Amino acid sequence: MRKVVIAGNWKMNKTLAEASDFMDAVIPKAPGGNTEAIVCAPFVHLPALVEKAKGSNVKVAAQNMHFEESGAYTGEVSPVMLTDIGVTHVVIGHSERREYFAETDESVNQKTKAAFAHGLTPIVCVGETLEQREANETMDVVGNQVKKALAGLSDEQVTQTIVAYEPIWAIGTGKTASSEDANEVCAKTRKVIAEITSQGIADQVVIQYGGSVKPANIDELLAQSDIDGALVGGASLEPESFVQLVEAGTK
Ligand SMILES: O=C[C@H](O)COP(=O)(O)O
Repeated sequence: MRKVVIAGNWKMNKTLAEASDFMDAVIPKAPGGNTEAIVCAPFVHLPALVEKAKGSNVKVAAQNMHFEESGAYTGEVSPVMLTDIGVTHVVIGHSERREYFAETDESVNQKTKAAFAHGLTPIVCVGETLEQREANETMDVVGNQVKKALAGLSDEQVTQTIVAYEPIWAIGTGKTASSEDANEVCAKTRKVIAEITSQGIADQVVIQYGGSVKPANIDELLAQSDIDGALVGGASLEPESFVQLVEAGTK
């Protein structure tokens, strides 16, 4: 049975005090078991959050990383630095990185491989624009992103990869994809993974949905056959809301 992974992506939000207060409120209520709670925070907060999360059911993720171990890459953070401070997961290829910071399918693949090389679990983001959806290109786009992101990984690494389907037109807009539409893309994404590995491997992959997920709609999304969790932005910023999202994964 696949675990349920609820990840809160804070994006560029919170002071250190707010981040610490968030963890103090969430950690006592994180259920554990088959539901995994992940906080994806800005780099500056990661050491403090990792310290707070020690011994708890909450994992800490970075929101990006470089694929090189070190070098002349001003402003970047390497996988070595993340594992050195105890980070366990890393979001790769978020649509905002693709849009604003020239992230490509090729760099997503390099970063995904580098994550595994350093013992980090990647949360690989894929998703289409509204124009691509309206042109019926969703699965061409998402399928291509998935294939390129996972290229060169071992079967074991594929099973460990978390894929986050985030239709770009649903991010931060309040327009959540219908659970049926979201599940259709997640199911077809699993089919693509089966084509490049095997059905047995694909059936183990955690596929999240992201895009205006909130406590009011997460139950319906998690009830779908091929949605194994959520990557949540706005609704993950408040502790009470994030706890409700994680608790939905235990139902
Ligand atoms: O990483 C999270 C996604 O971008 C979704 O953000 P949102 O929940 O604010 O729509």
